[in-house]
Amino acid sequence: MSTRRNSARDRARRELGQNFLIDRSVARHLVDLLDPSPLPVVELGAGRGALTRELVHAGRTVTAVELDRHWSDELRDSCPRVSVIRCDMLDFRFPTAPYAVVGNLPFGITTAMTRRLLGERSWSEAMLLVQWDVARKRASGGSLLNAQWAPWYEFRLHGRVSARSFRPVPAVDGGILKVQRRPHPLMPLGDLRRYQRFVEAVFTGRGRGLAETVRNVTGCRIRNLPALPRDLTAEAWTHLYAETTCPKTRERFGRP
Ligand SMILES: C[S@@+](CC[C@H](N)C(=O)[O-])C[C@H]1O[C@@H](n2cnc3c(N)ncnc32)[C@H](O)[C@@H]1O
Repeated sequence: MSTRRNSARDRARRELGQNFLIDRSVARHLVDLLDPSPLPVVELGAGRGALTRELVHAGRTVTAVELDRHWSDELRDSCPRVSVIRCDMLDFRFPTAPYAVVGNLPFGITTAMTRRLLGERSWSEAMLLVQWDVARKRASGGSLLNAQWAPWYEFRLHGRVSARSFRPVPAVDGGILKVQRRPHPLMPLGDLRRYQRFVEAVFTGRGRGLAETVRNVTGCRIRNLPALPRDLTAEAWTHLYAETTCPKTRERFGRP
């Protein structure tokens, strides 16, 4: 390969977060964690196909999304049964029929892609390989993003993946995060936007402790609240939303 092509590859590697999985047992484990089902899989950022091949091996029908032409072309050649779509995963038009999602996400767009995914309606579960800290934070449930989606999704951590399982070796370990759509959501989807504005207002509102913040934001006095928004479980957020129906809340959040 010429020096110029080498440096173009190096640039793609950096800019597209190309830390390829080289440990086959991790790829197999991640695919095994999917619920046994015949659902097709959308793979985000397929790269050299480490996960793609395990998915095909497990009998799944795979649509592989990959932005880098070099790797999308390679994958088309090496996995003819896979439908390879060369595009930015942030712009990918997800199927309307049910499917599952798998992805070793590029570090730079993990949060943007997670946000995008959570807004999609037709997938049942997503197995994501992300930075260890991100996986841990999502699974512990204490962030604004989690709280905004907790009535509709469950987030679970399924182990740590050593940085040595990737090439080039990244600065930090990875973590396997499973996001599952709740079969029985804690809140109707019609409340999504109002609820999310409410959660953001509570997370960013002023007050010494959660009870005071809730009073400032909603005008309602709620008893027995924990100290901080991050201490609320999905069920507790749902109750809090249901309980705060004072006139100020109705006005501010357009509550019926
Ligand atoms: C961490 S690598 C994972 C590759 C492969 N799935 C694996 O596990 O070895 C991330 C992959 O996402 C691709 N990628 C980066 N940004 C992308 C984007 N915006 N849209 C689609 N693919 C992207 C990269 O080219 C790279 O192949």
